[in-house]
Formats: sequence, structure tokens, C-alpha cells
Amino acid sequence: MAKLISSKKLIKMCIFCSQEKLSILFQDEKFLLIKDIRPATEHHYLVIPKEHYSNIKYLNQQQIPMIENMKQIAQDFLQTNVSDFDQNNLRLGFHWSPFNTIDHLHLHILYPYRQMNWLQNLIFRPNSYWFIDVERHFFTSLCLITFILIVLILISTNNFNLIFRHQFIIWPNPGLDKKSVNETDRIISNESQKVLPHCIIVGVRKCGTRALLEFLDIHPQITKVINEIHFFDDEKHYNLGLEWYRQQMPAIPINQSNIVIEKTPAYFVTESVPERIYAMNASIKIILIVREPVVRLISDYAQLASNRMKGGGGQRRIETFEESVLYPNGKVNSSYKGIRISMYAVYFSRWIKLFSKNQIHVVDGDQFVYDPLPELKKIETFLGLPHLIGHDDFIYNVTKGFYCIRLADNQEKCLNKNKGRRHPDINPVIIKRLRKFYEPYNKFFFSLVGRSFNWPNR
Ligand SMILES: Nc1ncnc2c1ncn2[C@@H]1O[C@H](COP(=O)(O)OS(=O)(=O)O)[C@@H](OP(=O)(O)O)[C@H]1O
Repeated sequence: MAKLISSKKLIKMCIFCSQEKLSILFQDEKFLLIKDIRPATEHHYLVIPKEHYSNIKYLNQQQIPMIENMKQIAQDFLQTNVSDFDQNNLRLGFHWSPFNTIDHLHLHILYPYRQMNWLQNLIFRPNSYWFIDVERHFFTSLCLITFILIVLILISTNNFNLIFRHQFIIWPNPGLDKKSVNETDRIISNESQKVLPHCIIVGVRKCGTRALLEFLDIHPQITKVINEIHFFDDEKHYNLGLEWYRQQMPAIPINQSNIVIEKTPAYFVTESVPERIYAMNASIKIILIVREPVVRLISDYAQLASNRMKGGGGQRRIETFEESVLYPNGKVNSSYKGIRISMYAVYFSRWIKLFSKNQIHVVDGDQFVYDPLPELKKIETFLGLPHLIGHDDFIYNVTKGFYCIRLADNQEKCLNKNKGRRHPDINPVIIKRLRKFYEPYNKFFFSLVGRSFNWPNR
């Protein structure tokens, strides 16, 4: 007779439960994140719940929020640790029992999946017959039964086990196969739903939009949209319709009044966007974060230069800051995009034509770097939320020169390497010229916002 092993003993034998010999890259109260011991691509990690769940096959509707949490941890980890993270190169999935090597639930993170060879691609192949779209179908029992039947048939076929040792359930990348969605998909389980955002951080690029979103997400009643969706500024996305946009939103609990916040800094400067957002929801809340225009400009330049260097820069030499922002005659080049984006008044006037001033909250991005809490408290008030973000939620990282989020066990979560880049040293004469150039635009902006900022004129 086969020897019966008690479930307690099984858990003791489970290396994910014991956590021995695991080199943990991230953990919170409920989950661990480790590197896969046989990486299929550069970033191949596993998100593992600390509580023992044998595998995805045995989960039910109650575990949807847990799966959503695991997905979010994966996204957050990559956002934080991979510079220029590209959502479209991410694949997430689970082994389907009996093809799992360790019988403790673990979500595979594969990034960039386009780096995988043909065999790995075959093993982790999405949209194959073993594909299950978790968000829309996985938890319907009908689909489960169908899937189990398919798996059973496949097991009985030759060499299946050898070729497909890993069976995957893949989440689709945003933007794919989501053209038409029924209203019935709004409620994705008894407990969670996807809704259009209540608030959008519209910009300004390089003024701290990511840090602002991450810090706001600390609030238990705020849910961030992890990626920049570029719905209103990108025709390709906009043509997919509002239902597509809603599908890009995170699932939130049905019975709680969570505020969903999206951020896409390109919205601020794209002409068609204010009208489009207004058409979606005329009473939506808008957040804008601004920094001293020259600081923003330098940050913008540093990013462009770094991207060009990474891309090899082609045959062309990368223009210096001075060459980019000034004409050879020394005049400010106001057709340079970086220069234009810092002319906040030009763009802001489009927004206030449609939205009332009490719908738009402007954050002082320089103050926010220096001390984020007071700016966050103002936003809590603006959103009508209780003040639940506090000093203890942050740790100042001296090396980075920025505040980071304090996690459980006093660990910190800072933004990734592409935030807080070294800025080039700029000739003070050029800085002075630029500040003078921006002076009238700043004054105009202050008059539109109804407050001034501590930005030097020279
Ligand atoms: N806490 C914290 N950690 C790291 N970085 C912080 C933080 N608060 C503000 N900032 C500033 O945010 C700048 C990047 O702005 P964005 O996130 O808006 O950039 S982007 O437009 O999304 O690319 C980034 O600009 P650079 O310093 O030029 O990289 C930072 O100055």
C-alpha cells in the first residue's frame, strides 16, 4: 500500500514553505520573489505565496485577489529593477499540474520573453491550446473542466511530458486581443471589478510622476495602474475604445471605494487629450506635478542622451545639452521638444478651458523630492481620502538622494535606476539664460494656477 504522507509533512518537505536555500530578492508579509534556478531569459523570477497552495489547479474564485497581488508584485519588481521596462516584452504564467516541478503555487515572470530561444518559447508558449486567459475565463468552472479534459487527453499522447514539461497559463499583454469586451466582463468575480480611473496624473514628464504614483499607492484606498497606458494620446490605443481602456485597469474589490489612478505624462502636452478625458468623465480628478522648468529640462535631456547611448546612438554623435537647447547664435531653441515641455502655461491653458480649477491639483515636484509627505497629504485631501500615508512609510536613501518606500522588515523599495540619473554639469551661463527665457511662461503659469512656485529667475 502506498505510504500516505500527512499534509503537514508535505508542507515541511516543500522547499518553498521552508524557504531554506532560497535567495529571496523581495518579500512582503504574504509573498516571496526569487530567481528561477534555470532561467529561460535574463529576468526569470518566481512569485511565491508564503502560505502553502499546492498549485493553480486547486484555486477557486476566492483566490483571484491573491493572483492579482502576485501579478502586481511581478510588475512592481520589474518596474523597479529593469531600466526602461517594456510591458510588451513580459510574460507571466503558471505551471499546470502535473507538469509543475514543485507543488507549491508559483508564478513565473519571464522578461524579456523575446530573448528566449525557440525551445523556451515552445515551453512557455502563449495562446496555444493550453492557454487560459486568467482574467476573463480562468475562474469559470466551465473553462476549468474543459482545460482539465484537454490536459488529460494530452497526457495520454506520446512524449507530451518530455516536450511540454512546463505548461503555462499566460496573461495577455495589454492591447492584445481586447478589441471588444462585454459589459458582463466588468465584474470579473464576485469580489473584484475593473473600472475606469477616478483620477489621472497627466504629467509633467520628468517631474516625479512615477514616484508620485508609487507613493500614493501606499494609501489603502488608492490603486495605481502600474503601466503608462497611453490611451488618450496614442491613436492606436484610443481607437480600441473605452472598453479596452477599462480592461487595462487593475481589478479592485467590489465593496470598497478604491480610487484608481492612472499616470501617463504624455497626456499633458498632447493637444487632443483634455477633450478626450473630458468626454470620458467630465468630473474626473486631474493631478499635475511640476518642477522648476530648467531642472525638468536637464532631466529630460539626461534621459534622451542615456536612451540614445543605450541604442548605440546610430552613427550620429549625441548632441550636447548646449547644442540641443540653444541655436548656434546663442538664442534659446524653442522648437526643441524638451524646451517646449517646460513651458507649462502653454499646455495648462488647454486643460483649464475644460476642467474647473478644483478638479485639477498641481503638485510642487521640487518640494515633493525634498519632503514627499506634505504634498501627499494635500492629494489625500484633494481626493477626499483620510490621511493614511505617514512618515513611517518612507526611508530616505542617502546614496540615491531620494525617499523610498519602507516595506515590512524595514526593507526599502526605491524607484529603478532610470530615476535619479546623474545630470550633466551645465555651464551656469546657460542655466541663467534658460531661466530668463522661462520667466514669462512661469509668471503666466502661476497666474493660471493661482499660486506661485519658488523657481529662480536667474
Ligand atoms: N523618490 C524619488 N525617487 C526617484 N526619483 C524621484 C523621486 N522623487 C522625484 N523623483 C524625480 O523623478 C524624476 C523622474 O520623473 P518621472 O517619473 O516623471 O519620469 S518619466 O516622465 O515618467 O520618465 C527623476 O528625475 P531624474 O533625477 O532626472 O532621473 C527624479 O528627479
